[in-house]
Amino acid sequence: MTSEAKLSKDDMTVCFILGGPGSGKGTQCAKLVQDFGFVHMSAGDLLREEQQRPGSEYGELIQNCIKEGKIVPSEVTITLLEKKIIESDSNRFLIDGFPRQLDQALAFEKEVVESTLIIYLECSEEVMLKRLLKRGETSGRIDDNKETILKRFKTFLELSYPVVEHFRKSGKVHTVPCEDSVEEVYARVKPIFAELFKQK
Ligand SMILES: Nc1ncnc2c1ncn2[C@@H]1O[C@H](COP(=O)(O)OP(=O)(O)OP(=O)(O)O)[C@@H](O)[C@H]1O
Ligand SMILES: O=c1ccn([C@@H]2O[C@H](COP(=O)(O)O)[C@@H](O)[C@H]2O)c(=O)[nH]1
Ligand SMILES: [Mg+2]
Repeated sequence: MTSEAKLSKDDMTVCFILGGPGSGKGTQCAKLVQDFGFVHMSAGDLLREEQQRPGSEYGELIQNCIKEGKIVPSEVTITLLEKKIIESDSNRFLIDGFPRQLDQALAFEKEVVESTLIIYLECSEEVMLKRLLKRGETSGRIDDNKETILKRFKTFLELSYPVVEHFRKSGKVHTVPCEDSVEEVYARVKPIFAELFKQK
């Protein structure tokens, strides 16, 4: 899976929205899209789409990784993200739930584009578990069950949180406590964007 088109990195803005499973990444991104006109890409959603695409050579691999709370090999996810960016007319992207692992962060920033801003949604496992179990009542996601959720927490702590730590050195990370209501969390997130980007 390789992408032949070339990306122009001029004027391109990429923000990473990071946080544990169920911290509210997708929810906050939806609000940012409304206010700031970014294109939102959830790496997890792109992988689920690819998994369901008839004829995908990665379908089974992706399904197994998601079910086990493991990380899909970087080249698969980066190719999907890059393709979406190339296909889009926009030059402002919110990438949610990626990079998940240090090698992904380094590869994406080298091969695709450097991030401008990183939001880290900070949440306890207790709150995330509650939210995900509730979401699992209707989401149909194969990973919204207690057994997989606990595996996802372990992967997050061991592999994904170090990405946040890595980016902290760059000064681009804004840590946002996110155990309050959606609106209260957004009241913390919005000013960070408002300072850097014009509203729609
Ligand atoms: N601040 C909040 N307070 C209460 N519930 C919330 C809050 N933010 C999100 N939720 C709910 O918690 C669940 C998880 O939120 P969301 O899907 O946005 O998280 P996520 O970080 O994208 O999760 P995942 O990593 O599993 O994709 C959803 O059902 C959402 O409605
Ligand atoms: O960059 C990524 C993003 C996601 N995954 C896999 O997908 C699931 C679900 O991701 P969500 O962000 O919670 O929707 C995740 O547990 C991983 O298995 C990935 O491998 N790489
Ligand atoms: Mg999500």
